[in-house]
Amino acid sequence: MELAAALRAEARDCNERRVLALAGEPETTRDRAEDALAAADISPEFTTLVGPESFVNCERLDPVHASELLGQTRTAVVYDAHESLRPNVLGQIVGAVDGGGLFVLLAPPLSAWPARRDDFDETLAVPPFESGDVTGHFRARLVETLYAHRGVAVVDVENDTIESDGLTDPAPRLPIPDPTVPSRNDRVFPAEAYRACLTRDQAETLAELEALAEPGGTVVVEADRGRGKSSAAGLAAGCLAASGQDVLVTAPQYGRAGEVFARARELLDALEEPVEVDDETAPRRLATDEGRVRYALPTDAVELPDDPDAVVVDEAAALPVRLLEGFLDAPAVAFTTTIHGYEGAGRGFSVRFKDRLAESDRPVSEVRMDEPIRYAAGDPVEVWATRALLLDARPPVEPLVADAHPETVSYERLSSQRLRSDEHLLREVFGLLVLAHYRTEPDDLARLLDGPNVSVRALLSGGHVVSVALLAREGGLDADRRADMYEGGRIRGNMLPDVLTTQLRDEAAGVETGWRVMRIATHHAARERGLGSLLLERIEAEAAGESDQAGTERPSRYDYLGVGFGATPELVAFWADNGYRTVHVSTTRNDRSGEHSAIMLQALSDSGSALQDRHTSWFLGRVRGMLTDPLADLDPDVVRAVLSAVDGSARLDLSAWEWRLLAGSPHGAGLFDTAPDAFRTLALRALTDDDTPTLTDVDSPTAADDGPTLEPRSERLLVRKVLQTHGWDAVAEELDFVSRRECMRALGNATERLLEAYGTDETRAERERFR
Ligand SMILES: CC(=O)SCCNC(=O)CCNC(=O)[C@H](O)C(C)(C)COP(=O)(O)OP(=O)(O)OC[C@H]1O[C@@H](n2cnc3c(N)ncnc32)[C@H](O)[C@@H]1OP(=O)(O)O
Ligand SMILES: Nc1ncnc2c1ncn2[C@@H]1O[C@H](COP(=O)(O)OP(=O)(O)OP(=O)(O)O)[C@@H](O)[C@H]1O
Repeated sequence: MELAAALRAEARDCNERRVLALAGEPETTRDRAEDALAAADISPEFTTLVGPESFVNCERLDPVHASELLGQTRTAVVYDAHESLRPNVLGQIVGAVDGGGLFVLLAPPLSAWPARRDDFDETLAVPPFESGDVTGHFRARLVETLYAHRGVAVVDVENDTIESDGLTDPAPRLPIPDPTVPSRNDRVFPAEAYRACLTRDQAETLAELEALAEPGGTVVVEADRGRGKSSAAGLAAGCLAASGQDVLVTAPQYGRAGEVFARARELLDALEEPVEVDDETAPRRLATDEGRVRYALPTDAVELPDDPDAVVVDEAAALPVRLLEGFLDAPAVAFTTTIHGYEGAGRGFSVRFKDRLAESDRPVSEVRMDEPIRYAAGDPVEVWATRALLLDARPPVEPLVADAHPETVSYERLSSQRLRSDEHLLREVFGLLVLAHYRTEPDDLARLLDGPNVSVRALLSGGHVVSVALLAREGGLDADRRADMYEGGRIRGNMLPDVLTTQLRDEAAGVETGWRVMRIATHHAARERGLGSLLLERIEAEAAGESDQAGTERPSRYDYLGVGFGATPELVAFWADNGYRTVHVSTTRNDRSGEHSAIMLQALSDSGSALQDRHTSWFLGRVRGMLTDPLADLDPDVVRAVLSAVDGSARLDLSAWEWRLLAGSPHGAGLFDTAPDAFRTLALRALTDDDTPTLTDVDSPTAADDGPTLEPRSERLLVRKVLQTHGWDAVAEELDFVSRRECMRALGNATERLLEAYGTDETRAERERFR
């Protein structure tokens, strides 16, 4: 394996990495990989094999645990991709290879690879589809990149041919200057912290992070992977703790914040600060005499427990904007984020969150770290992985779509063949999805290109993508599958039938075929002009079978359209405006976004309507119980929005006595406590009634046709006090009533309005007695 030795020598000379792709039968590639590692003089101690079985005497990780390599540094990583090539795994492990090291990929013969169906393809074969329905576009693209990229060697081990030698013959590099300690007089952090920096970028970032020492300091650090941003944040946290400050660190998973704690600990040791640690191997709490560094999950951290002096939000791009906003209440805060991470975080963070930051009155300093820590800038393996996984995909630049309007755009069905053959279009589609959603990953690229249940629809303006939707076909399941699901079995890729069947106990929910809008996004430069709604309208027409050119109606292709998403008042209103109706709200919060999911349906056929109707009536029957318990803390504006988007109203089945009680209540809201159920019935009716104000605008009431018109605050009062049963004092404070008494009076007034709208003749007569 002279080639392996030559690749390694070149990699070491220029502190870059090289890829060695060995293609052939599994056993042959495994033997050759072992030879290659030996020839390249890489010790098993510094090698990790990611694959299903051991064949070299080194650390092995099963692909499902590949994320353990994030943040680690290895001289060689071998990915045995014979059983499965998972795009996420590829993205997670390439970054762990050190400068001077090799990434070794073991694959079937490359010409046959795209047509083979592997274990990952099985996951794309969502019932009722089978693995034969999955296509191989993602891998065909990957193979092309292997041949096309510098620094990637390809060897056909069966024929012993070097198809591409991967040598780049690089020019000698200039030495990179070492980081220095700023000589400013007003330097806040100790020199030891600067001496611990590995690059100039890191030292400059640390200097910006000094802003955290003062209340109001807000710093955003953006970097590609492996630039040492978590470490910079850790050094800053250590400095702050040493000076007696309380630093709260958060990240989507603790593992991601490990480097923050490692650097903070090392620094505190270097400063000879006595440190108490809760756990030596995975510390979540470092305490100095007066300061500390502690970890909390994002949804807990956002409550700012124990009033920290400063917060570090690591991997901020992997969190939703609504959650990030909450951290702006901290005295000082740093957000660090990966630009081209394996999670495809993309530039989404900047676009979505920086606008919000700009609106806040905090002065924000932004830093960008370019210099890689582990290898030289411009490393060809990073370039290859970025391209292969489309980590740098972005939507069209603003001027290209800024003029797009519903009248000027065209609706397009973007087949996977078309996306595969038009790289520009693929980049725009994927870039827009990544930008709009904090959880789009390389696996999604494969799903979009090869999943038989997945379709892409878009609005194009001058050939550029301005609005895009990712759709999944669901349901249409046979009786066995439905029974399996009903008994608790998981059927992949059928999210709506799954929830309706397993959680809502409807064995027939998987009979109908639905089209779920998995994702929808409009370019940020063209939002709020009706494009998203137009895209949904066209999708609906297509799903409903569209009449043909002769005007003959065709039967509906789908029984319903559906969506499940993290509910915010604005998004629920968007879906409701487009004809989708609430049938469920999840009882638990998403652990990353802190949001409850709403499930909304739009029936297209008779059987789709039957499905929607029964779930609507079950929802109306059970939502009261949910609101007093699992949904008791759901944001009242979300409650208002989801209730107003139900296709029907709660029943007003009150007894004559209950009506009398309600009729007496406006003058003594204390009566509420004697028979809360009667109030609940009335409130639920008002909030679900078609005639009550539509809640598209969450802040201003809209005139109603017949029903009562309530101020948003009165509706929030009905939600918080009556439906969610919060205490009077808490409700009065939350809704800004000057006193508990005024809050009670407001409930009395609201009840009076509802009685005027819904009361019987007797109720009105009873009311008159008090006038
Ligand atoms: C399954 C899912 O994908 S759910 C997640 C939906 N996607 C996202 O959140 C990605 C980021 N957001 C977007 O890309 C867009 O805001 C979309 C797709 C939600 C809406 O696209 P647009 O082209 O702006 O839609 P359109 O102009 O037809 O309707 C906008 C309406 O949605 C509502 N709306 C939805 N989200 C918001 C929001 N975050 N802020 C304000 N209004 C919003 C408004 O009520 C607006 O109403 P208006 O027409 O009275 O102004
Ligand atoms: N100042 C430092 N001292 C010691 N090690 C460092 C330092 N800075 C970075 N490293 C090492 O370099 C690697 C990358 O650093 P870090 O995890 O901080 O970067 P990152 O930009 O957050 O990377 P990733 O996106 O991979 O998580 C880690 O293995 C870390 O241990």
